[in-house]
Amino acid sequence: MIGRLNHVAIAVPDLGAAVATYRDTLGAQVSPAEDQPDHGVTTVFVDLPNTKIELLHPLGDNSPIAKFLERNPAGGIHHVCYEVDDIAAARDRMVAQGARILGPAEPKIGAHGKPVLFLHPKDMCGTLVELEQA
Ligand SMILES: CC[C@H](C(=O)O)C(=O)SCCNC(=O)CCNC(=O)[C@H](O)C(C)(C)COP(=O)(O)OP(=O)(O)OC[C@H]1O[C@@H](n2cnc3c(N)ncnc32)[C@H](O)[C@@H]1OP(=O)(O)O
Ligand SMILES: [Co+2]
Repeated sequence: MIGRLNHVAIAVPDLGAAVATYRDTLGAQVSPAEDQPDHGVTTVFVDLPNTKIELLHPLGDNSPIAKFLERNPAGGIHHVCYEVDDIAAARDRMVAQGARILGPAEPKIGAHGKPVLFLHPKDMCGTLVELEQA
């Protein structure tokens, strides 16, 4: 059912500092910052040969990652994103197995212009899981 690891997301308190770390200290290719108002975050993608790192910063007043950063003031790994061939079929199968979808059951369009959904961390080994339609 799940396929490639599309990205690992890191929530950061200072996006500029995180970009400098990945670009200058780690020598990686980083994308320009993009506001994602529909998701309450600003994203920067770090392109790696085999996957991506998504740097996340809160956007707006009720960002879904605000409390995470309160709990982890230096930042931290926030979620993993797996690709699925058919996100509706994957959703239905996982819900039938007891996984909870966060937010509306209808997928939203994510940072790559593809439908995405999130599964509750408590059902996923304590890890917030994002599904993205391949
Ligand atoms: C532009 C889209 C982009 C893309 O890639 O396409 C994105 O990835 S957008 C990313 C931002 N959006 C989301 O994360 C949406 C889904 N997330 C949520 O709905 C919330 O973050 C939620 C519900 C997972 C947690 O919200 P919050 O922290 O405000 O709720 P609680 O404090 O009640 O937490 C409940 C419970 O879950 C634990 N928790 C919270 N966040 C995480 C996490 N990232 N990983 C693992 N566990 C997490 C938290 O500690 C609480 O556990 P408890 O034992 O009750 O303390
Ligand atoms: Co993501």
